[in-house]
Amino acid sequence: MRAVSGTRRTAAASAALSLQKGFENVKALPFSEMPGPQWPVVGALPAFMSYGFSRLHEYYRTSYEKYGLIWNGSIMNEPTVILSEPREMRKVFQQEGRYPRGLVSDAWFLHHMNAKLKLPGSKLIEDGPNWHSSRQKLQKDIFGVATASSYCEPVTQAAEMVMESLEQRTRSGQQVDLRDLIVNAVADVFTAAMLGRPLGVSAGRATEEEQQWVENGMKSIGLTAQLTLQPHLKLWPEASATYRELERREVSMRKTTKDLVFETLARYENYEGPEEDLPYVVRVWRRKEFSEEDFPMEVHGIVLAGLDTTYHILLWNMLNLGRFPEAQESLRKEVDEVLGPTAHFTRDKLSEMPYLKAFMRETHRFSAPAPVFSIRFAEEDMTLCGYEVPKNCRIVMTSEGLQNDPQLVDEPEKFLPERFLPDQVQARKNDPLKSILDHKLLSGPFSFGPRMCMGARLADMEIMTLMAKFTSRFYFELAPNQSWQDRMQTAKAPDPIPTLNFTVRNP
Ligand code: HEM
Repeated sequence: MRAVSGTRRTAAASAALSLQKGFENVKALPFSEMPGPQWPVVGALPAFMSYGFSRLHEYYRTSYEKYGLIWNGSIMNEPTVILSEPREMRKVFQQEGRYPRGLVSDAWFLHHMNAKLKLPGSKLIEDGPNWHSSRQKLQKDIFGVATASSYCEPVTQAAEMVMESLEQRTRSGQQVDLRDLIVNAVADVFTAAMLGRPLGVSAGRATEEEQQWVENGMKSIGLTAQLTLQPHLKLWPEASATYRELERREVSMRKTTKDLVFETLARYENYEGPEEDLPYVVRVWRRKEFSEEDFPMEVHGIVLAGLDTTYHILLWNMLNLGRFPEAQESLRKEVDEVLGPTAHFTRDKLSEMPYLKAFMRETHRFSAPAPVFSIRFAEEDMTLCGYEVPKNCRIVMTSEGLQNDPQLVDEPEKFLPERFLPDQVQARKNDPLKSILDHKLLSGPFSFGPRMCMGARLADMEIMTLMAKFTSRFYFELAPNQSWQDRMQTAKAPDPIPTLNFTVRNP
């Protein structure tokens, strides 16, 4: 095995030096010289398998420490590099053409399933003009800041319903299951925006089929994440239990999505009020740009993209609030001051809530649920971090190692939201190394460019609304004797999910 072949720098120590100097004047070395765990034929497969999917974050973190800012993670002759340098990531996004391939276009298993079962699928997982046309039609009513803000009221009302049901359970002394609480909260605020009514899963008012739909949505996206990161399974998908489970859940879920879409359209058939009070699904349908057959499947793709992702980000934020009481108190103070006793969130308040933003940013650094925040493919031969990267090479972008590198981040093992408050960001602005932490491409989990997450602003709003309300209405802390391991299940999650004890704040 060429453990670290042709390495010019073998560890994060020299990564820091490279980060300071940049790669402008470096003569590029051939791809074959890039460090990485490359075995003949199978490439990085043995290294990947020694961690397995469940410890992918550790694989990326230790590989960053071993190989630095870029390393060769190719498996079975599919050229793949793992990149941690934000300025070099910018080069990747700059070379994107009109039709970039993104994380979802690597979804070979969905193409396989749609063809095999003769199911219509979302065009969002396609590439080229098909993807572009679908994306243009679907993003009009969700992507822009102002458009996303127009869902603030239904999201806030649904969040209020979640709080009321939690308050009732807390008062009657019921133990709160953190996973259920957060899955249900996310499903209710999401469906409030998408369908114009929260399903009511938090309050136990949803039908069994709707509950199953939420659970399938949670599981399916996790399964797709596992399959995306294991391209070798495409040789024989049916041999993989992960693929078989995905197929089963998808078939059931697509039927319910279709029913929910048409039930929503019927509910708003005679509606003549303001456009901005309509749910997302109705706004898009009224543009008359989709056929009856295609539309539910496009909505389905969005549901898949929007549930489990939001759950994981909110889960880690809640967990960090629960285990760092001082930070929880600081957030509560800000929520009280800016939003008042009802904690009624409106989008224009965001600029007045620097602590909430800093808290979420620190969660993204300290316990990022997704070790991979984007995948792109080199459109042409290019140079990254001083190595030649061939056309069509998969470029996996991660901030897992870099954001926890003690040379960039002071006391990285401590959870300190203050490090992202404007004065501290300003103070390190002229430090060529430490200011890299504030590079835009490390700032969030939504990726960038034309294929950036379409629901980023809605997701942020859902999470901020729920965090503000939870903190305003409850005190909560980690129950005694909780321990867990971080495991990639769907994204990275604590296993087992710890217990938080909630107390109503104003009994
Ligand atoms: C905190 C929660 C979320 C996270 C972390 C997240 C993250 C991401 C990421 C990393 C991508 C891939 C971008 C790429 O290819 O580079 C993506 C794509 C996408 N997301 Fe999200 N997402 C979240 C919530 C949502 C929500 C709530 C919706 C819908 C309302 C949504 C809709 C989509 C869609 C449709 C795509 C595919 C875009 C395309 O390929 O053109 N996401 N998301």
